[in-house]
Formats: sequence, C-alpha cells, structure tokens
Amino acid sequence: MIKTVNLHKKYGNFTALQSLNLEIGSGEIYALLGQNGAGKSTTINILLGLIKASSGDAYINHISVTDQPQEIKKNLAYIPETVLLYPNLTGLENLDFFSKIAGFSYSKDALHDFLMRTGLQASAHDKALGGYSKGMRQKVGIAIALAKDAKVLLLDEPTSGLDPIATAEFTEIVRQLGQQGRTVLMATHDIFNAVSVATNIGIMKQGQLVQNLPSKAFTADELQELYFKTI
Ligand SMILES: Nc1ncnc2c1ncn2[C@@H]1O[C@H](COP(=O)(O)OP(=O)(O)OP(=O)(O)O)[C@@H](O)[C@H]1O
Repeated sequence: MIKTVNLHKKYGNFTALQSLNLEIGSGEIYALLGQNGAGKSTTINILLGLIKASSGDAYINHISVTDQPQEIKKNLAYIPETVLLYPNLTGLENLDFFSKIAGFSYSKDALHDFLMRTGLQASAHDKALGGYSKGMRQKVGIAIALAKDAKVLLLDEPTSGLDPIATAEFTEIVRQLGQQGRTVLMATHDIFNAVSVATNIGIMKQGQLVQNLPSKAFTADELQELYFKTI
C-alpha cells in the first residue's frame, strides 16, 4: 500500500509538489501521467527516500518514509527507465548479487526460477548482462523485486524505449504483479499502456494531482482526450 498525505516539495521558491494525496491499495496498479516537470519523478524519489518532502508525509505499508527510511526499503523495489546492473555479470549473477544485498540467499535453481517467472528466456540467464536488450534488463529488475518479495513496486517510465513486443511482455508481468496482491505505482507517458494495465489513473499538472480515476472508465482514446483537456 502506498499513501501520501499532503505531500509538498519545494526547490527554493519553486513548488514541485503541492498537497499530493494518493492512496494505492494492494493489488492496484496506478499509472501516474503528466507532462515533463509535472512532479512524477519527485513523487517517486520521495517514496524512495532519495529526497525529503518539504512537508506532509508518505507511507509504504503504513510505514512513514520520513520516520523510517531504512525500514521501508525492505518492502520496496524500484525499476527505473534504465535498470542499473553490472554489465560484466550474467543476469543470474546480478540477481544473486542484488538478492544477497537485500538479505536473501537463494539456490541456483530458485534464481533461475525467478528469472523464468519474468519471461527471460533460459538461454540468456548465464550470458553477460552487457549484451541484454533494455527489455531483458528490465526483466532482471523485476526478478530482483520478486526475489526481495517486494510488496510495493515503483516504476519510472518502464516502457519508454521498449519495442511493442517487449512492451506487451512487460505489461503482462506488471499485470501479474497486481494479481499477486502487490502495489504498483508507474510514472509513464504511455497512455495506451496505462489504460491497458493500470487499475487506476492519475494525471498530474504542476505538482498537483488533477485527475484520479479508475482506468475501466476509459478507452485509450477517451483517456487521451481527457489528458489533453487536463494538462
Ligand atoms: N533538484 C531540483 N532542483 C530544482 N528543481 C527541480 C529539481 N528536481 C526537479 N525539479 C523541478 O521540479 C519539477 C518536477 O520535476 P519532476 O522530475 O518530478 O517531473 P516529472 O513529472 O517526473 O517530469 P518527466 O516526465 O520529465 O520525468 C520540474 O519543474 C523540475 O524542473
């Protein structure tokens, strides 16, 4: 579960976030849309504890980001636009390394199993990550989240730069994460993907959440129309 309560962020005199109140429950996939600079990454960075809110607070599974920044990391996984992993290690070795950092030690079979669950073909598991496509690196990122058993996932522009097949595969994995009862917050510019995978959609404008709607209410065309009217 993710909750933000009256979250404000100021950079000097500039207000990047204004009274942001979000609530995303277990099993929900929330797509956060908005123009460049609307405040999406600022929101994610506060949830990650990378930047401090100017006022208000955010909670991951009822734990305050402000009060217990270390504790929330246990429940949280972050998949950025470009997943940062070690290019000289294989996919499996990266998964093993990052699982151990998170405090989990798995057998080789279990590590292969996590990678298989993301759809990463078995022939790639023991190849150096430097040769992976962006979509394959993202699958390793998801496998790390599964290995950590992260209950909450933050995704920043996850489908940017992915080809249509990789986007469809990624969408399916995200859908499964929701079905497993995990909470997913996804900042995206991809309206069509948002409608297809998200349970709820938010549109941000100049640091404020100006729309907060169930995605079922829309076709992609209708959401696009609303987006253009809103921003
Ligand atoms: N460290 C900083 N110092 C000053 N201003 C900042 C800083 N970080 C972000 N901003 C400003 O805060 C606003 C919100 O930025 P943010 O990165 O959250 O937007 P975004 O919605 O994620 O945009 P994008 O879609 O381009 O990623 C922008 O106007 C940005 O210039």
